[in-house]
Amino acid sequence: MNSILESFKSNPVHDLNHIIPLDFKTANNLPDSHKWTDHPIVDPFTVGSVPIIDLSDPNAISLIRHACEKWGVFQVTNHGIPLNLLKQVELQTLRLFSLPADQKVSALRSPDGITGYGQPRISVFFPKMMWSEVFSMMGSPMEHATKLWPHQHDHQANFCNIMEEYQKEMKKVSEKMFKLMVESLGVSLEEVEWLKPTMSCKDPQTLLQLNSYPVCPESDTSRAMGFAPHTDSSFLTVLHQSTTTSDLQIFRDNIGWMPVHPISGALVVNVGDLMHILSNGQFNTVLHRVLVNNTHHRVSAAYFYGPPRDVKISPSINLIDHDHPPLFCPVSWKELLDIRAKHYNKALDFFRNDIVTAK
Ligand SMILES: C=C1C[C@]23C[C@H]1CC[C@H]2[C@@]12CCC[C@@](C)(C(=O)O1)[C@H]2[C@@H]3C(=O)O
Ligand SMILES: O=C(O)CCC(=O)C(=O)O
Ligand SMILES: [Fe+2]
Repeated sequence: MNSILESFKSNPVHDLNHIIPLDFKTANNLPDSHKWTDHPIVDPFTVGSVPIIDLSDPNAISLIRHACEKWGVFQVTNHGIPLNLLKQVELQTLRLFSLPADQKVSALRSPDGITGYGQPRISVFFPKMMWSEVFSMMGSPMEHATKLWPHQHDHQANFCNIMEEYQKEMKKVSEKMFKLMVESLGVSLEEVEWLKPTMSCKDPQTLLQLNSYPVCPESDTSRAMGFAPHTDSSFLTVLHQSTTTSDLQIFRDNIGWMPVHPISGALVVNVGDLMHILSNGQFNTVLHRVLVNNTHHRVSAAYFYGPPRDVKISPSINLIDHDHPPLFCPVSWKELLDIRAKHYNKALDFFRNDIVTAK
């Protein structure tokens, strides 16, 4: 069993209300259960924008380093993923989430499971529900596809083929981005044990999650939340967002929330908690959230890329000296997820060497 699944097994979601999404098709107003009260308003005057990096640029490595340090997020172009595949993924995602509610619920994620249809996992940490639904996959989604389209073998096969192809491509870009990030820190790839060919049995652990934000019936959309603020726990996350609206936002210290405007064909790369640890705090794990709108059904596909099972991540030895002591102790993805399941966005503090926290 992989360690992400293991962590989910030991931290089940007890309340089905936090798994089954609202039937968005029949909702003609924003129910109280989905009305957020303390929802900070966006400052429309923030300046600057998320860096856009052309991977064929000879300076790509130093641009990546700067983006990871200052932003914790960037958009990449010339990443090698065929545009047509991105379009197909988007179409299949829209098709899936446009199914009747009961059909989607037949592929529901189990309380201690990781794959299938449901609300975002972080739902349990908030008193209000999010205006979104997700579908998660690890490898072939066939088991769920047969439930989603019980009588349409063509749909099952199409969906699975496209999602499997996408996971293969995402694995390649993620690995490329991971290597570029590590190199940009001045860390030799030799140092990353599990990347060595002799360790090829040690595969990175990954998850593909399709996200859907249906059109919100309330005109004051600031009362709803698409995806509540969080950081990703992975090394990095590669995100494809539909170009309809700019609802994804990142938080910047001393500035506030800023939009990540979609660029056709570009992919968004988020730095996650484990990369923050590996870089000894040099790279910023980016806090992000998603708002909703009342004109377009927005979809996205997030690919979480993390270390193999049982591999402990610690600040790279190359980044540590007398003046730069290790900020974190070694931690596996499972250990981080276990603490996140209880302490959410405070989890990183539990692994900091300079903060003593009661565990
Ligand atoms: C591979 C991953 C990454 C997970 C945990 C596990 C499976 C589900 C992923 C997400 C997806 C949505 C945001 C997040 C914050 C969430 O709650 O579930 C992610 C989380 C994390 O980054 O920790
Ligand atoms: O939909 C998006 O743009 C972001 C989703 C997200 O943050 C996630 O899946 O972790
Ligand atoms: Fe995220």
